[in-house]
Amino acid sequence: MTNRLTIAIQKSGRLSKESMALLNACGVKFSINEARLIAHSTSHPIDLLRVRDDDIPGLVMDGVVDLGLVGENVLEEARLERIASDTAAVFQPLRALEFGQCRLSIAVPRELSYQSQADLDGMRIATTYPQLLKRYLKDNGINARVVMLTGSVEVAPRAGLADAICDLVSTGATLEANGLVEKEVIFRSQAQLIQNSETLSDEKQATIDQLLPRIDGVQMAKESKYIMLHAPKDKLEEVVELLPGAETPTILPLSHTDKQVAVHMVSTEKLFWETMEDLKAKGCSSILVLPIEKMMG
Ligand SMILES: Nc1ncnc2c1ncn2[C@@H]1O[C@H](COP(=O)(O)OP(=O)(O)OP(=O)(O)O)[C@@H](O)[C@H]1O
Ligand SMILES: O=P(O)(O)OC[C@H]1O[C@H](OP(=O)(O)OP(=O)(O)O)[C@H](O)[C@@H]1O
Ligand SMILES: [Mg+2]
Repeated sequence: MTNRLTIAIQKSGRLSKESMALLNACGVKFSINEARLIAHSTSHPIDLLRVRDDDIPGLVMDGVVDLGLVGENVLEEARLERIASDTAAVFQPLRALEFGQCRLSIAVPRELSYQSQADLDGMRIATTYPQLLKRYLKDNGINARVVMLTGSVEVAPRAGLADAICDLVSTGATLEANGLVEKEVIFRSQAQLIQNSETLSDEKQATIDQLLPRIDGVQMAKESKYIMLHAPKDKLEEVVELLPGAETPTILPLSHTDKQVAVHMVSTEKLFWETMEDLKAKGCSSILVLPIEKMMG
């Protein structure tokens, strides 16, 4: 058995670019041949398996790969599907990742009058996520028919295949373009890193132990900014208070004046233009907000 860690990621789709970008940012390098299913890392004992996202939960749960990077919607659907068919459905969630954010929602044609959930009673609802939809219907005591479609769910009402749909929504542009209106959000999702539930070899575990803090570092850095500014000495406390999620600032003297000091700090939250304007109003100048590439505690 090889001691190279295997990770399944989506070959081509909404999660592919960011999955690769995350691994790259962690220093894991690959040379991808688009035609190949497997890609070997040139920097780490890691092999990538590039597959359809629907296959990722099963590959991890069955131990075909060690880790998988997949949307929680696909993961939960697969877990419920396996439970329904008495198949083992265990895995270890490792990290929620900050991409692939979307929601699974029920939408109805614009012209349909819809007051409440109860209006779904008796409807045919088209979806690619029958398990998640059935769970929602059961939990809410709704008696509707689930129509399973593997793609183009948004055209089902127009095609006369269903009265409503249950599909992924992000900006809402797809619904809008198809004359549909979002009515009920039934599941919120983002990408997740998951691991097979069996204990791994020491070598593979060591690779994961190196990878996880790097993922945390990349995710933390994404949110964080390095802020530099000149602040009036007598307003220092108020200035620091304005900065969101700021850790202890570094205060440095300025050579040309003793009325102002330089303030350097890492802010772990987004800094809005409004805050910059408030800082300026307090007498701050030379305000710089810089992105941070990597972080380690
Ligand atoms: N509009 C969106 N915005 C953000 N994330 C999304 C969006 N649509 C889907 N996702 C997330 O990305 C995952 C993959 O979406 P994609 O549309 O690429 O899937 P697919 O067509 O099923 O791909 P595959 O060919 O791999 O089966 C979804 O399961 C979901 O977690
Ligand atoms: O609310 P929106 O921002 O419009 O996003 C929602 C759409 O995005 C996804 O499809 P995708 O574009 O990935 O294409 P596919 O499902 O047809 O592959 C999803 O299946 C929806 O159709
Ligand atoms: Mg898919």
